[in-house]
Amino acid sequence: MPKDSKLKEEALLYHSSKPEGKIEVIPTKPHSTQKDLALAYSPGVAEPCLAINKNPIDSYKYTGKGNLVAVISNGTAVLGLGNIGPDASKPVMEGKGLLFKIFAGINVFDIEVDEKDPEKFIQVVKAIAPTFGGINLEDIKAPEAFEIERRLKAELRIPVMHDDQHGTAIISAAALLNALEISGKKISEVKIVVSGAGAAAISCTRLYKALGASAENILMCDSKGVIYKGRTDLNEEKLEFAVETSDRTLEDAMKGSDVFMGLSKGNIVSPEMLLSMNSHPIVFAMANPDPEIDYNLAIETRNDVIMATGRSDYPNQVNNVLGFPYIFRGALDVHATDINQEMQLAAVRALAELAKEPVPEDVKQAYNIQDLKFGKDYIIPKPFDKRLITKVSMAVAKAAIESGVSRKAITDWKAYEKELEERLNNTSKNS
Ligand SMILES: NC(=O)C1=CN([C@@H]2O[C@H](COP(=O)(O)OP(=O)(O)OC[C@H]3O[C@@H](n4cnc5c(N)ncnc54)[C@H](OP(=O)(O)O)[C@@H]3O)[C@@H](O)[C@H]2O)C=CC1
Ligand SMILES: CC(=O)C(=O)O
Ligand SMILES: [Mg+2]
Repeated sequence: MPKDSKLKEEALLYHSSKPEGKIEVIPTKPHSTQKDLALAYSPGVAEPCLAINKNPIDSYKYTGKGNLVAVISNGTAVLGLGNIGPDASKPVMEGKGLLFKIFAGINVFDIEVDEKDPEKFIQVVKAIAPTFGGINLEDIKAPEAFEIERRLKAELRIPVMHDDQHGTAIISAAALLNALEISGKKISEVKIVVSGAGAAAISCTRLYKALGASAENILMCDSKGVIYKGRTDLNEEKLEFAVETSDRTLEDAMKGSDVFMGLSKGNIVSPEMLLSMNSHPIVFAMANPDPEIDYNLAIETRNDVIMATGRSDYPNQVNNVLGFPYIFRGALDVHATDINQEMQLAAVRALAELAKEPVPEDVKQAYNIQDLKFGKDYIIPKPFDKRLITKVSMAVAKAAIESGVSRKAITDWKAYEKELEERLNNTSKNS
């Protein structure tokens, strides 16, 4: 049986083994005696209700709200599978829940909403927001995703982040900075081709520009080809990236480029297109589950490529799993009202720097790799690196405090670091 068919079969078995799915709810307080029930439920439960009624911020003290994130989708852009609907999106949302928990000790309710209309979707999320300490929007297609996130950020006082936009932007930017360093190229000079002009691609490209990429060196393509000045079918976000060019296809755009950022669809880049790029090309084929070009095909086609995909089964996994658990951890711990650009840039720097530090033995063991160090095949930390929680979450919490969006101070950073380590240890013990 081919490797991929075997994996597909195993994935169905993994999900259907008892208990079905990937997450469950576990009580956190004693519940085995009459006294316990009198505290947990009626009559005792009335006391925290009344306290919160008097002082709403006490919901962080008496309930699990402060460590509970909603992963919410309407199923309109599920991975690279497209608009497969809310029911079919649930395995991904449960998966995000699993990752939030194992990597950052954050509880998740996954919520799949049968609503495509942006205004109605916004009203649904606003109505359920009191339950949560934060909202992670997931797999909602562009352009609706932009307005949905903008409105929810403006109208709610808890951190809201569309993971496909900003999680992806943070991780890919950190990996890009490191790949550029390895290839000896400057971000302000490289020619960048972005395949995709959706939620992930637009937001990632905005961040690359904030980090120094030059607008005239960027060519973005959607399903119809290059986004050029004069195209009449462009929405507001795509128009932001329209340039004067005679290139019309992805194939045209890739000629002589230094960087390819794939946030579109699997298997749309051919070996010939890869060969038309400049020396030491950087290729992040991030579409899931199938990258824009297969990892093995790319490295067989040219050995100077710095190659990354969104998948766990190849080197250089550029995937937002490296971001959302730690970004929300830092934001929740200071009761942040937002996840702003300062917090995002702090996460980029922390991730990029961590990749340059020696890799711990347990990470090497988890991936069965003896020799793992900063270089072409290791441009970004591995998801099983236990230092991510301290490095990234602390950087994010600090940036939240310094940029004025926190509502809770951290004064003893050493104690906070220890608390983060303990959270991770407790989560692994329970796994
Ligand atoms: N590795 C990672 O961490 C992440 C990867 N992704 C991946 O990025 C992809 C896009 O996700 P997202 O932005 O949320 O989805 P959206 O639906 O918002 O955007 C999809 C974009 O892909 C474009 N597209 C479709 N087919 C092609 C094609 N043949 N050539 C060029 N562009 C094409 C669409 O073009 P048009 O506008 O014309 O419809 C659209 O602009 C998915 O594959 C997803 O798995 C997303 C987030 C994180
Ligand atoms: C990784 C992810 O969020 C996606 O592919 O949509
Ligand atoms: Mg996603």
